[in-house]
Amino acid sequence: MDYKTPFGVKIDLETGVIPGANKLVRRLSDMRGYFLDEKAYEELLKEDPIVYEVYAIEQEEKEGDLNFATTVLYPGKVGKEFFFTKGHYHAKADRAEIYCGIKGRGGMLLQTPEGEAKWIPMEPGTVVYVPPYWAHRTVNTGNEPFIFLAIYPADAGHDYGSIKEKGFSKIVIEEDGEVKVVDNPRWKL
Ligand SMILES: O=P(O)(O)OC[C@H]1O[C@](O)(CO)[C@@H](O)[C@@H]1O
Ligand SMILES: [Fe+2]
Repeated sequence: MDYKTPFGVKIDLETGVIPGANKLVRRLSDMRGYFLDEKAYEELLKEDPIVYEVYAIEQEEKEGDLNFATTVLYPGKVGKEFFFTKGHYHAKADRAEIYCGIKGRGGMLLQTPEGEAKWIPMEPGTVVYVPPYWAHRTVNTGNEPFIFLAIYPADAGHDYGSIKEKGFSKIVIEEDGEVKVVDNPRWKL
């Protein structure tokens, strides 16, 4: 038997950095069409801020193995809508995932293919179970970076398509100084 070598890494709990991980940067320009307020999007695009960074330790796409990644989701808004990750179903749709809040505040929007949505607030120490078949997107509702760890099957993959096209049935906005999870006016099944 050809065994893989076990290892440990230390996540920097202040910055979310995982030493030796692959770093992925997503700027606002990588997220055209994702936010509701197109005028506010074009305006903020002049600065093209980083929306989030991912530090991933990934294995070969094989059944039984696990990947893990931290995400640093920066604070900000496009119009009323808080910064979020793109969000996805898993390419192998029946694969589940675990998230754990490390720093900052926010939450996760989850959704079934039929459009049933759920919002789960997250803070440091919150563990979120993403069941098979649920799309998932994290949202920073605070004013500091929202940092969390995700652990997911190595063969889960990402299916961004339908979320990119249609978004989630709910959006997370700031209104009258409050965080509100409201119906997405552009949502259609
Ligand atoms: O892949 P998205 O939707 O851009 O969100 C990034 C986060 O989700 C993951 O893809 C895991 O679900 C991680 O790599 C990262 O934590
Ligand atoms: Fe995922």
